[in-house]
Amino acid sequence: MFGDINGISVGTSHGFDALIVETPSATATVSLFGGQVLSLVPAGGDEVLWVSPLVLEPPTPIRGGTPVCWPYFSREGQTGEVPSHGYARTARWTVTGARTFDDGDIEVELTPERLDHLPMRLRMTVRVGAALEQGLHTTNPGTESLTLTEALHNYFRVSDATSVRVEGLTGLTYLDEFDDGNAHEQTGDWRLPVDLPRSDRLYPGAGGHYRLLDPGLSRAIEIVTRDARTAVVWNPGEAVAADMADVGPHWREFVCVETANAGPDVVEVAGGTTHSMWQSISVTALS
Ligand SMILES: O=P(O)(O)OC[C@H]1O[C@H](O)[C@H](O)[C@@H](O)[C@@H]1O
Repeated sequence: MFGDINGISVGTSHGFDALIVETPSATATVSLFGGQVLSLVPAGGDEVLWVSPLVLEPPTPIRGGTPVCWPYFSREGQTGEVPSHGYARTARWTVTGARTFDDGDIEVELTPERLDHLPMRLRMTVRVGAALEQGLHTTNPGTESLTLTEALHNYFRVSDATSVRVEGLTGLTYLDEFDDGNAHEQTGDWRLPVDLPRSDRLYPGAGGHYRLLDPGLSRAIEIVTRDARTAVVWNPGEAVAADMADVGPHWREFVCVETANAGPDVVEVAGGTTHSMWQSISVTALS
């Protein structure tokens, strides 16, 4: 189906079966387990995403890349024993479409295996070009409205989580999971706290334009979102990471800046409609 498009192939990425998409502007890989982007390398540049070197076997979700949290974030709105962040990140995905653009970009479409116990359907588009553009498209095929929370849980590779900052959050109120979900105001750019370096902050009503500035790698990662009302910035810090088999001593190597609708930002998807959440990721050099 996509065999006639130059630039798309099937291979492996971090040991997982993956779709490899190469364009003049960038190369990206998408794991068929979990449907997450595992690698993004702009032409002439370095890897943007972090994936744990401590790979656990499926069905444990992959720790890294851009995990797809769907149809709920964390265990929000759920009752009983349910997996953290929903079912999409442990599903098998297949490629359901591909197309090229005049500028050389390639877009692929992937769909998770049928999750028949869920009332909604999911599709994801990934366009590889000067920016990586990702869309999560949720369709409600029924007649009644349904609610949804979701995230693209981006793990960005950084020189050292304690020396980077995130612009675009200043002045927002965040809910701090490391403080029982209490509300605080973000003063200045996001940085890991010096006294206890860890962060699990959910910013409702966020503006949808963030920059992760990393002087150590001389680069800024720019994240622009649409129809994603929430930002989440997560790094577990040393003590929590020590109890996570796939993070451990590697906690300084990434910061998650997540594109989400979560917490109070619940999405209502009317019957017979599709809701799409988008993000674009691009990199610029810092002089
Ligand atoms: O360990 P996971 O289920 O992948 O979740 C990893 C993290 O995801 C989000 O950032 C949540 O806000 C955190 O509370 C959670 O710890």
